[in-house]
Amino acid sequence: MDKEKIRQAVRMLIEAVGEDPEREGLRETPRRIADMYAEIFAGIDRDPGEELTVVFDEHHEEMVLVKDIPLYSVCEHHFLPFLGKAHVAYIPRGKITGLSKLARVVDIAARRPQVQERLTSQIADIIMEKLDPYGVVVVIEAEHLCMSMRGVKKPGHLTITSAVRGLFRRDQAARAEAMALIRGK
Ligand SMILES: Nc1nc2c(ncn2[C@@H]2O[C@H](COP(=O)(O)OP(=O)(O)OP(=O)(O)O)[C@@H](O)[C@H]2O)c(=O)[nH]1
Ligand SMILES: [Zn+2]
Repeated sequence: MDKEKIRQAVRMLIEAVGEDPEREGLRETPRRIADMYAEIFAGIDRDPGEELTVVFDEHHEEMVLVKDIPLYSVCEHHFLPFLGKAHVAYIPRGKITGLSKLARVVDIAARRPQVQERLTSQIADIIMEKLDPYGVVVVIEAEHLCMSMRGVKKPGHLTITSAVRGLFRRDQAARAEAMALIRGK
C-alpha cells in the first residue's frame, strides 16, 4: 500500500473540505488515515483461503456452525463502514478446519472495499473450494453507515444476505436447520 500517496490525498481532502491541514488536531491526520487504511484494507492483496490450511481429517459429517462472528467492512461506494455479524455453517466431508480459521476467512474477505453480497459469496465459495464440504451457508447481517449517517438516513436498519452452496441448496431440511440455528438466540 502506498502510504505516502494516501497521506498526500488526505491532505488534499482536508483542504478541499475547507479545513486547515496545519491545524494541530489535523496535522497528523493524513498519517493516521494512511496507517488506518493499511489496517482496514489489509485483505486487498490476500487470499482468504490461505487461512484454511489447518485441516484435520475427521469423520464428523454433521453441521458445524460458527455464529455471531463480529464483522467490520467498508462499503466500496462511499468508503464508510458496514458492520454487524457473520454466521458460517458447513457440513464437512471428512475434512474439518480450526474454528478460528473460519473467522479469519471472514476477516480477510472483509478487509477490502466491499459490497455485502460479494463478501457473503466470497466467504462461501472459498470454504467450498478449500474444504470441499457437502455444503456451506453464510449469512451476514450488517448496518451500512452510508445508509445511517447520510443519504437515506435509516439508522438501525439491517441488511441480511445469505450464500447457500452444495447440499444446503438441495436439502430443504438441512437449510432450515442451519437457518434456525443462525436465527436462534
Ligand atoms: N447492493 C449493495 N448496495 C450497497 C452496499 N453498500 C452500499 N450500497 C448502496 O450503493 C448505492 C450507491 O448508489 P448511488 O446512487 O451511486 O450513490 P448515492 O448517490 O450516494 O446514493 P444514496 O446512498 O442513495 O444517497 C446506494 O444505494 C447504497 O445504499 C452493499 O453492500 N450492497
Ligand atoms: Zn455505501
